[in-house]
Amino acid sequence: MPATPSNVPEPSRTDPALIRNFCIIAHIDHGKSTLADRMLQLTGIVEERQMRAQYLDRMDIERERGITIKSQAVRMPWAPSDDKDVPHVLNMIDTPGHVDFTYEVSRSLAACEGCILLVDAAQGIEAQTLANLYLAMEHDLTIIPVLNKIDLPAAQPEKFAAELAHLIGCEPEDVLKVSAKTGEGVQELLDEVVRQVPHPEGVADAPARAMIFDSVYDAYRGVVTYVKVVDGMLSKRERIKMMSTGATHELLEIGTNSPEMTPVEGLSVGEVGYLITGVKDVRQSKVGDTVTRLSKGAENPLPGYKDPKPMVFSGLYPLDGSDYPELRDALDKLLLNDAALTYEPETSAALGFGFRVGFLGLLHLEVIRERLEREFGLDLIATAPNVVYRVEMEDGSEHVVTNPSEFPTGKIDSVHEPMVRGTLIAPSEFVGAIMELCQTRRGNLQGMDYLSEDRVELRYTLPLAEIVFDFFDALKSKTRGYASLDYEPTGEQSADLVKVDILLQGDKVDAFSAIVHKDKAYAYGTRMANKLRELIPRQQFEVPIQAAVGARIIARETVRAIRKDVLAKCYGGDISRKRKLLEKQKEGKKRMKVVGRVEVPQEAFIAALSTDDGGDAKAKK
Ligand SMILES: Nc1nc2c(ncn2[C@@H]2O[C@H](COP(=O)(O)OP(=O)(O)OP(=O)(O)O)[C@@H](O)[C@H]2O)c(=O)[nH]1
Repeated sequence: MPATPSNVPEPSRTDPALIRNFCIIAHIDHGKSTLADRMLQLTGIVEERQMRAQYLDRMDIERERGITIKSQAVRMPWAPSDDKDVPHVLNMIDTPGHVDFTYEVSRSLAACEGCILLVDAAQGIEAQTLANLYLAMEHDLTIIPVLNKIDLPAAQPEKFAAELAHLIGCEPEDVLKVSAKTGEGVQELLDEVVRQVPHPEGVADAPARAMIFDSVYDAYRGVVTYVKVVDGMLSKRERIKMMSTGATHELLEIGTNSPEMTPVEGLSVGEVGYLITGVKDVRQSKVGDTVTRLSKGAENPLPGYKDPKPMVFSGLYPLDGSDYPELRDALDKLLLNDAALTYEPETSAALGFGFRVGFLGLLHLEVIRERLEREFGLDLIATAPNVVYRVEMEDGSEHVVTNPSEFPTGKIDSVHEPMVRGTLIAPSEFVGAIMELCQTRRGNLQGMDYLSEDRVELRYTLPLAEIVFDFFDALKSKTRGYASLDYEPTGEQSADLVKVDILLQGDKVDAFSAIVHKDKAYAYGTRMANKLRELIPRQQFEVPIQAAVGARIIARETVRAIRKDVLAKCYGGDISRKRKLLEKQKEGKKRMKVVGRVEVPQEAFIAALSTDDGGDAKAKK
């Protein structure tokens, strides 16, 4: 149960002039969730004894990894210190922090008039601070610069206040200094939100238009849609229309979060809250879409809707083939809550039945995989992630390739790969290492700026394929964790890309096919062949392992023949013991995949697939 607000009564109808919609943007771990917790406490909507760390991060994975994946909106009453009699309504929108979820961040920002730019006073500006700041500037938000963690002994508030002031063009003394941990300065920060953030402006008597900035699936209530009412008003029980699809629904419930769901009669101009319509799938209620009334609805949607587009694909296969139906059901369930996830069935000669799954990025992939394994108890093999290629053929036809094994054969005119614009920030001593890394990843330096005397921002264009796999790990190890990276898609380029196949005894193992740059084909081929030679147990016959580009063999290894006699050690006559050993061997065989005549243990696939692609970082796990 929410506590009664401590310092103010809730206004009965909210005058837009008293509303402040804001969000907190920050680099990962700079303390956004902790600051949100303090605000919930200070405004009195969560009592001390109910407080648990990161109140707003509800998913288990979020809590464990300490990251925010889905955003939430909370309504808090606040009377500023210099105007105790005027209760304001603060709507705080917690945004996801990771690059993969940039579109959600952008939608959350579009629902706000101002933002708190939170920077760790011991770390300074990082790549995502910048990426989020640019997004906030694109949305014309008022920006309140804040340094957090001033209680830390390592904090350098003066240095980083200057850096922050320089970046956004204000005075260093305008940078607020807080500790989300101790609560120091947070009250003043709330006052500043009321003072600096403009109130929402909309047309109260216009046809209703509300922007969806989040949509989450709840097992009991169906989809809960978070909106900001930009114009007009939405009321309980009326029929509403989703403007991108034309789908209509009845508004079963409308309310605000403070921080638990609290039903209200309606939401008026400028307000932020949730809608429940009974739909069961978040794709019927998409982030960025506009909600209007069915009768006398708005003509034009609010700007800025776009469908999330998967950037990275991976094949997911159950370790045990009989788990296939469970995997499908689990993906169906996750899809209810994730409009960005796509999948279709796929079969692999090596791995059996599975799915080709599309993700926004690598973190998205990891989160989904972990949820499948943890929440649904599935053991999975994931193929190496790949990006989407566009192949133009000489006859003018075009192929979109999301699975390397489907790369077209025949006369190829050109191959196009997705590109990203990357921003890297690091202490200047690591500039050389970063440049070297980006060079090996086919990066192009676009510019470089000093943020302060010893911290540098580097801007690169890079092929997405070169960073999806292990770039973060490589960057971390080369800069001892001091560099940060953010990237956004920026079109495509044509490149000299080829498909490398791996063959066992002359049979292609589709799961190991990869599309790589021509100059890296040889390295990829020899590395995989080598690795497989170590991983594949000897069989009763010789097993050649080859890497090929088209018909040309570029690498070859051989697993020598042997007959593994499990009874060899078992001299003496205990027949039951012998039988046990043979049974055990049979068990082991069940976990073998047969490619042609060759038996490959599952572990070999997993080990081979979990390697890095560039050769300069360790395997992920
Ligand atoms: N000493 C100190 N630690 C803090 C402060 N604020 C946050 N932390 C710690 O910093 C870590 C990261 O804080 P979070 O609030 O999870 O960071 P976040 O920005 O929400 O992280 P994401 O959700 O991953 O974006 C946690 O261990 C917090 O306890 C602070 O003011 N002082």
